[in-house]
Amino acid sequence: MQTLEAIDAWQALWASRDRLAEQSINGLFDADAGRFEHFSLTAAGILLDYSKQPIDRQTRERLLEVARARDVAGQRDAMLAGEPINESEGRAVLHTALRVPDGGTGWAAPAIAREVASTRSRMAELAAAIRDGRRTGATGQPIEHVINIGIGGSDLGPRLVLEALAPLADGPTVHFVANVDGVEWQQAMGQCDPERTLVLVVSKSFGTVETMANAHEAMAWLRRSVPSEIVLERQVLAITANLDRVRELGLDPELALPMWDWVGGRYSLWSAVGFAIMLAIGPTAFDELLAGAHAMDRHFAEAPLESNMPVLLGLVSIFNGTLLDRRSQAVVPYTERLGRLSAYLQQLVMESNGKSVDRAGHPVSIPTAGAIWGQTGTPGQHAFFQALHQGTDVVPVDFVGVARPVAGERGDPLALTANLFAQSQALMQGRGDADMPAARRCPGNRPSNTILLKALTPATLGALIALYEHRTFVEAAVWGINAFDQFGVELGKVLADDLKPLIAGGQAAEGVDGSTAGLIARYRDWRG
Ligand SMILES: O=P(O)(O)OC[C@H]1O[C@](O)(CO)[C@@H](O)[C@@H]1O
Repeated sequence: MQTLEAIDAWQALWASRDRLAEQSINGLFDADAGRFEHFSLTAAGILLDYSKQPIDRQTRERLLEVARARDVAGQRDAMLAGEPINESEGRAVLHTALRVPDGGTGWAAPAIAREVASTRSRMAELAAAIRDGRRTGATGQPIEHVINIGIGGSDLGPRLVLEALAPLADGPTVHFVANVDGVEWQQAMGQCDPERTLVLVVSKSFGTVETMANAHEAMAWLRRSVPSEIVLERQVLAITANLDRVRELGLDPELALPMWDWVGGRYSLWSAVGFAIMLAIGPTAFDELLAGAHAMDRHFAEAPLESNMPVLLGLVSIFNGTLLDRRSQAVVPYTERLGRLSAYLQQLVMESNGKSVDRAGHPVSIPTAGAIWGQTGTPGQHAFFQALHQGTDVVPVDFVGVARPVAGERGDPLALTANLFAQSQALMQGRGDADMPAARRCPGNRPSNTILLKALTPATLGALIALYEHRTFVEAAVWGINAFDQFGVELGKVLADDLKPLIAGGQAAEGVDGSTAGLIARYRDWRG
């Protein structure tokens, strides 16, 4: 496969970087009356409008040529076929297999498909029994609360989905505990009757310090508050790929729900990691979530590159980030229901693609993932949008909107949508009458995508998340990096283990750098 730099189309794009940065987006609309049709597409209930990017047909063709030369389609097919594309860990990457409808074949080895199907039906049976009160807590009380203990991928996906689909929730109330500072745990404990609470300990590794500390707290709370010998058996459920550690924690591995090493944590909400979702909205709605993601998977697998939404979204992101050096991206959903989207995408994008060596271990020659951040609109408009409109950095924005309001929700959908469309328009058009004071002028020509969902349903939400997963994959495929390991997060964990006794102990913190030693001393002093 050609390196990026050796590809003619990339060289041509690189040589015209300055011109592309200056390319007038308004001018592109003037030159092409059908630009919206030519630079937008719909798949799985989602419209992507990328016409407000400084990309003309030639630039798009060059970007597609780069995708072809980097064999994005071949890399995608290798992932879907279960080849061990996570080479540094020798693992397949098969979150797409989790979303194949029951009975569907051809997307994963039969053994994997069987495991997925049997786990899904175990989850569905258990969730149904808990939801209708057949399966109770240890003292016979119905389960009314669920505490999901997990962090990173074992937290963000279920949280995002449950916040988004809260109007559909008709099962137990779900509380999330991720941090080890005790705040979320105290809040959850304060709202839950222990005899009516199920604790989910969700951790692929079952070794994550925060999760294990919170699990110990929860188990101690249940033991002291529920007068039953079988409280842990009935009210604590482990969800993990590491059954040995379940036993070490004092739980029965036979009762645990499995996940597998071929599912990355940040890609795992579709597995038993999403059990809290299923408990809250029911197995049928959970299946709809999977079906929406699968619809996007099929589109990604089958649509030609030039009309393939994740491919185009990935190429637009590379165009902005790698080519034009616009490395910070904002994502602004116009509904509070998607308020968790930017936090979710931070893990998905930055943990996957925040890499500086390629698959062969050589330093990359181009910038990979920058920062992705955001907040909901309209509140974000009254916070950081000033910088988007007039700041010195050009920040590409993904606007995410929903056409049909959620049934029963009040508010002013027209005002919301008018703001959504007006912001991308303002970023593009700018404002600059010659007699206007400079402080009031907006330079305009600032790029954005608009992603419009027909409605916020389990299916469109599943499709939206899958869209961003595959966009992340496309970028990694073009850059030649492995999106599925995350060794960078390990060093801090190791150092934290080393520092704990130094912070706790009375002895001088020797063998650490001056700053850390100073911080430890001041911390001890102030802590008293
Ligand atoms: O599910 P686990 O093993 O507890 O890991 C939690 C999270 O920790 C990380 O390893 C690093 O932050 C993530 O990749 C993962 O989602």
